[in-house]
This record gives sequence, structure tokens and C-alpha cells, in this order.
Amino acid sequence: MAKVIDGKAFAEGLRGRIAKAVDSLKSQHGFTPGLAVVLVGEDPASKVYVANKAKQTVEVGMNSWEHKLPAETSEKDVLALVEKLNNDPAVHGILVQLPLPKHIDSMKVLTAISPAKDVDGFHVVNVGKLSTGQDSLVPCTPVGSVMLAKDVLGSLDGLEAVVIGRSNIVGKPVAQLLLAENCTVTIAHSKTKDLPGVVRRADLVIAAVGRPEMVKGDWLKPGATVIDVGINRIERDGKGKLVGDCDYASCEKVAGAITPVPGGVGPMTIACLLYNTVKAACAARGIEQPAM
Ligand SMILES: Nc1nc2c(c(=O)[nH]1)N[C@@H](CN(C=O)c1ccc(C(=O)N[C@@H](CCC(=O)O)C(=O)O)cc1)CN2
Repeated sequence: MAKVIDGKAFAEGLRGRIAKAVDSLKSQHGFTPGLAVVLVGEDPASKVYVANKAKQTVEVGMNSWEHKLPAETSEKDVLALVEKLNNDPAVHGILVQLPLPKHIDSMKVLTAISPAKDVDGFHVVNVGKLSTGQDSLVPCTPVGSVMLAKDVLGSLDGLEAVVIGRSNIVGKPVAQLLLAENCTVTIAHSKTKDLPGVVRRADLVIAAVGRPEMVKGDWLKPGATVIDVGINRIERDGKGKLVGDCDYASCEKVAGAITPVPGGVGPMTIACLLYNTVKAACAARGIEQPAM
């Protein structure tokens, strides 16, 4: 049976270190990092994520601002709010919750966020810096996934890694991070031929395809480490259930270690967002980032 990678406990530990860093910024430098989150519309899952972000931001001692806008808010008004937050010196991090309503161009909004405050790491400037090996704000779910993989494996040097999914939010940035860790990286996707055969080569599998329970145990190399980024809500036996992109029951029999859903990568996303906010705040103030 695979070792279960406890993302909830890891994220809790990281938040504890972030809280200590925030304390030291307050006592030694006299300022408090602050995060502004923008939610447009009524998507129930997004509302929960935004509420959790605000709660955890306050818990680590940072300032938190929630901007909740109705679903029919125009793109122009969202851009105006982003501009206001860009110019507010108390705001060190800005996050616009995705998905946005269909009438709003997400790329336009994400590109309007100042790269220095882009704690999601989605701005093209930060994407470019990541892909050219420069220090940058790195997307939260990818960085959380790699932290969990390194925690269980130590060095990732020389490993065969297969990333399933090529999204801008997870697949592409996680592939860049694995490359920086000296993995040999394959990005697989819906047009990949013989996906099970490709996945079977991997020492490390990152599943970020958004298809419930797609990856089966017999696709895995025995002992492989599996990081399941999927969060899919399904109906089973008349009840709602949260499942990953991996079929946990069959994968845990073959993998060496595996993240559960829930309780794996998900909790790392918000912890890494808090980390990025401290990083952005220190850079804005021109001071060294405390250890976290
Ligand atoms: N601007 C962004 N929008 C979205 C992002 C993002 O990183 N930036 N990611 C997701 C949603 N997300 C954060 O925003 C997020 C998803 C899941 C979790 C989490 O803790 N999941 C739990 C289960 C929670 C549940 O019961 O629903 C887990 O996996 O254990 C946190 C944050 C899309 N939008």
C-alpha cells in the first residue's frame, strides 16, 4: 500500500512558519503584509475558496481585503478595481478568483495585475521569468505539488516525471518547476498516444487533467509517486463526493506514495498563496524575505 502524502498537515506546518515570518516583519520592520482577493459572481466553490483565503490570511497575522462583485459587473469595472489595488501601497498581493464570468476576458484581467503583486503567478511577466529560471512569483498549486513531491522523495534529480494536463495554471508551470529540479519531463494531454504507456515510464506522476478518476493503478510504474491535483465533484450512491484525477483505490495499491483528494494538494494552494504574499511584501519593501 502506498504512503499517504498528508498535504493538510504539510500546509499547516507551512502556515505556522509563515505566521512566524509575519510576526518578525511586524516587530522588526513595522509593517504587515496584505492580500486583496477579488471575487466576481456567485460560484459556490469559489465563494468557499475565497472565504478560506481570507480566513487563513488573517490567521497568519496578515491584512486581508475581500472584494465581492456581482456576476454582471463589467470587465471595465473589474479592471478599474485591479488598477486601484495596484496603486494601494498597503496591498502587497492581488488575487482575482477564477473562473471569471464568461463576459470577462480572464487574460486581460490577469495581465492588468501588477507583476509585483501577482501572487497567483499568472501574469505573463512571471510566467516568462519562471520559464527562464529567474526568481518570480510562482503559481500556488504547482509549487505546492512540488513541495509535497520533494518532501516524500528528497531530491527529484534525474527522475522521469510525467505531467498529465497542459493548463496555464497547473500543467505548464509544474513542468517548468520539475525541469528546474532536474527531472526529465513529459507533458501528456488529450491528444497523447498511449497515455497509459507514457504514464508507466514515470517515477513521478502529476495528474492535472480535470477528469475524475482517469488514471488507473495499472497505468503506474510500481513504487511511483503520485501527486493528484484534480478536484472533481461527482455523484456516487446518491451522494456528492470529491475525487481526484486518479482512481485512488487502484492507484494506492501500486504507487509508492500518493496524495489523497481531499487533503492532498488542495490545502497547499492557499498556504503557498500566503507564502507568495509575504514574498511580494518583502520585495516591495526591499527587505530580505524571512525563512519560511
Ligand atoms: N485565482 C485563482 N483561482 C483559482 C485557483 C488559484 O490558484 N488561483 N485554484 C482553484 C481553486 N482554489 C483556490 O483558489 C482552491 C482549490 C482547492 C482548495 C482546497 O483546499 N481543496 C480541498 C477540498 C476543498 C473542498 O472540499 O472543496 C482539498 O483538496 O483538500 C483550495 C483552493 C481554482 N481557482
